[in-house]
Amino acid sequence: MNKKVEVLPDKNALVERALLLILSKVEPSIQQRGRFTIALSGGSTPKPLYEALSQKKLPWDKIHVLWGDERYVAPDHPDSNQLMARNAWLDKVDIPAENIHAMPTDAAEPSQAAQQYEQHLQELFNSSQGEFPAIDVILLGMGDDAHTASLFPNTEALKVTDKLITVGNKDSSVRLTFTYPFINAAECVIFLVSGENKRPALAQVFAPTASETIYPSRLIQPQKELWWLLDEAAGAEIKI
Ligand SMILES: O=C1O[C@H](COP(=O)(O)O)[C@@H](O)[C@H](O)[C@H]1O
Repeated sequence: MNKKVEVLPDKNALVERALLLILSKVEPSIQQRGRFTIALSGGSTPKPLYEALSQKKLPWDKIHVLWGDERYVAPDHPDSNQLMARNAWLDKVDIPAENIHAMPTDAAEPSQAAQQYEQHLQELFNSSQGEFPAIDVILLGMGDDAHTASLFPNTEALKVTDKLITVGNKDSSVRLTFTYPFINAAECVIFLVSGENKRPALAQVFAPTASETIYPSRLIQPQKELWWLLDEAAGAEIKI
């Protein structure tokens, strides 16, 4: 694994760095595989990044957008990760509707929706059950409890290693999430972490040893490229 950690002066610099990094992956991916696939994170941190992407002239017909996790709510619910990305970015560019691969949230049971999205991804990547296709870029955030995507501490989702998608739980609210082996199969994983409240969790995630069950972001060990982009508020105590 090629792991790089950068501490940027502030959130604007963090967003600018993430933008450059993503843009640097678009053309090579299209040249090698005919398209660029990117999985989005939710939460508050990536919104300005999505706004910045909405201003770029990109080959939108060759860009496919997925989500690494989603709250199990309707697509127009204020908590929807899809809604945030559509408002900030996707509704402002000329991306074909069929290139937007939102997680379904309308099945009677969330586990059915997880299975539907898994099948959809198998078709998209022409992969079979048990294979972990490589998304070009997976964006991740990290909560102050060290969760990433919707892989929360001490939850069953952390034990799922034979699927791409599973159900994640945050207290009583239900979500869908990529599993950690699927994330680890990506060509490139980029964490964006901002804010002083993330320092204690980051210290545990970067510690030589700590529990992966309590600090799920430790499970993210991609085979290829891993970037931790931190702003100074989050990363001030991290030794690079
Ligand atoms: O709940 C979520 O939170 C994490 C971190 O969000 P942030 O607001 O601290 O940036 C995010 O990565 C995840 O996608 C989201 O569902």
